[in-house]
Amino acid sequence: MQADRQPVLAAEHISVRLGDRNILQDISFTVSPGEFVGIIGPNGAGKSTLLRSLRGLWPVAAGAVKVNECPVSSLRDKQLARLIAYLQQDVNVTFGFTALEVVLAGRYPYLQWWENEREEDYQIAGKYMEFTGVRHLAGKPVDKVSGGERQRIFLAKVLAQETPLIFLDEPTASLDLVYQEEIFRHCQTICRQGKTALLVAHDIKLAAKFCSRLILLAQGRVVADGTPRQVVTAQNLETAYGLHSAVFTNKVTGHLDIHTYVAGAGPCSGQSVHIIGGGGSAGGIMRSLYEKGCCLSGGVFHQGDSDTDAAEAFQVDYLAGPAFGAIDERLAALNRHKVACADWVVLTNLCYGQQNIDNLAAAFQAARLTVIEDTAIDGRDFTGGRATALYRRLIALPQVEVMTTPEFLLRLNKAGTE
Ligand SMILES: Nc1ncnc2c1ncn2[C@@H]1O[C@H](COP(=O)(O)OP(=O)(O)OP(=O)(O)O)[C@@H](O)[C@H]1O
Repeated sequence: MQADRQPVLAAEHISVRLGDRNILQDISFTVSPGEFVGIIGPNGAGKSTLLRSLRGLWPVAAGAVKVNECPVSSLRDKQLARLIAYLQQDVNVTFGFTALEVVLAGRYPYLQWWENEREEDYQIAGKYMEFTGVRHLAGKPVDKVSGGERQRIFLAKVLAQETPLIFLDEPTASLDLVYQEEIFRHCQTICRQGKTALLVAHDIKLAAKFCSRLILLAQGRVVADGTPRQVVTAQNLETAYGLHSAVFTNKVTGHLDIHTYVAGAGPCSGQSVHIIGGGGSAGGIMRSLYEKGCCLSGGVFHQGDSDTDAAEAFQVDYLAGPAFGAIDERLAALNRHKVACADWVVLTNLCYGQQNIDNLAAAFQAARLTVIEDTAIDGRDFTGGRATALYRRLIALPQVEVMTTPEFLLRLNKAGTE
């Protein structure tokens, strides 16, 4: 990602070796002030090693790390502690220390070893304890608070260090959803106020929701670096995690969502299937066929229909007519063409009105047709009997088989698509 402003942090072709292994290889990126960067990737990808190296705790075998253009290797410990606050993965909770004492420890870069904390340090500690909602715990020993409270105390400590850069290594591990979101939200807030945060996370959806940028690592290399939508793609997740997924925008939340599945084949590697559906009747069928690696087309759906959302999630090349509008001649011709070209056509358990009856007529073009019948046709016919008559003619054809959705899914799982 290109920095608009002078980068606060730069990794320049860094490589890290531990023992005889290359843990990080040729990693380069810059981070600008105000960015909230999520570092994601599978176990062992090198995320923690990257943070440690950026903080100057692991020496780099090649390349350089710079903060405000100054090599980290040339900075003394206290200078670095005024630039980067770092919350490590497994913080050892020292028994007996109160929450306030832990947060005050964040002020050490500003004190000489003989100095006690000043009034100003108490005010700063109090301010960040207020911000992370733990001020009421000031006098409580940290080994006697909940996991979520402890993480917020340590976040306050990191903030009390008042550094331009903040590194957090899995700060949300073992927290419930409320606390996880809180930590992300606090980080988002401080970055909007001008700080820069790098946070290692395993929850990709949360990271995508809150971070302004994601860096995806796998096997010690950067697989992708950019906005959450650029980084969280089915292709990148497969490269990094070896995972089959569909990535889509959840229409209810507006956020990225990920559907994962186990599959023998990648998307679009199997036979071509055209799904005639609408009114939400095709979503589950599309998902199942997508997971089997079929190359999917669909239609004619109507705009605003949930089948169009499913089609987008599962990369279906679909036709959509206007909401509540009739299928016009152009769409009807396109639909018939797709039906005729597909290896296999599935007609879902949809309702028929005057506006979509052409979907039923188009099914006659199929060389091989599966008709899903979960409910009787007369209950789905809003054309005054026309659809029922057509449907009965259709299912009498030799190339047509009729089954329920559960039967269809069972068949698909047993036999694959061949
Ligand atoms: N001290 C060490 N000595 C040798 N190898 C190490 C050391 N620490 C980590 N490694 C190895 O380096 C690789 C990267 O580890 P790292 O902890 O950075 O991965 P990670 O992406 O943070 O993993 P996780 O998600 O499991 O926390 C792993 O293969 C790990 O076994």
